[in-house]
Amino acid sequence: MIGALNHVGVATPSIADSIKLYRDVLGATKIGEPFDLPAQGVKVCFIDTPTAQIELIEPYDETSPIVGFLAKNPKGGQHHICFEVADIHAAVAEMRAKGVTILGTGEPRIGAHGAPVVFLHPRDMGGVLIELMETPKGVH
Ligand SMILES: CC[C@H](C(=O)O)C(=O)SCCNC(=O)CCNC(=O)[C@H](O)C(C)(C)COP(=O)(O)OP(=O)(O)OC[C@H]1O[C@@H](n2cnc3c(N)ncnc32)[C@H](O)[C@@H]1OP(=O)(O)O
Ligand SMILES: [Co+2]
Repeated sequence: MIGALNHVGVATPSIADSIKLYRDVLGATKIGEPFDLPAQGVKVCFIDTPTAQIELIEPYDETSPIVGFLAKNPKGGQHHICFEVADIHAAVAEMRAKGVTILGTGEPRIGAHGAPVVFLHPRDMGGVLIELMETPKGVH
């Protein structure tokens, strides 16, 4: 079911500071413009690598779903990993049939790439927050 690793989500208290780290220390060259995603409670900035992206995420406001994570990890940290799937609804049905908890309402929502996503509960995923994202049409 899972396809390409699309991105690694990295929570940070400051996208601006994280951009300096990835650009000036790690030499990243393809750094997107940060943008707000209030519907998902985050500010986002994608950093491209040859095979996948780093998704820097900062709380949009105090109701952000990553506020709890940053309270436990004030300097930020690796937050989730996102795999692509061909059909998000089929993936949700398969996960539910296997007893995996889909977070939130359980229904796909539009994510930072403009494609539908769901999140699988870490307790069912070996302690890793997994995001599934439907491969945008016309890609690969
Ligand atoms: C969608 C836009 C964008 C995109 O790519 O398109 C993004 O990826 S935005 C990413 C931010 N959005 C989300 O993460 C949505 C899904 N996340 C959630 O619903 C919450 O963050 C949740 C439920 C995973 C955790 O919420 P919270 O931290 O408030 O609750 P707890 O502290 O009670 O945590 C419960 C339990 O889960 C463990 N946990 C929390 N976060 C993580 C994590 N990132 N990785 C692994 N485990 C995590 C936490 O330690 C608790 O474990 P327990 O054993 O019960 O103590
Ligand atoms: Co993500």
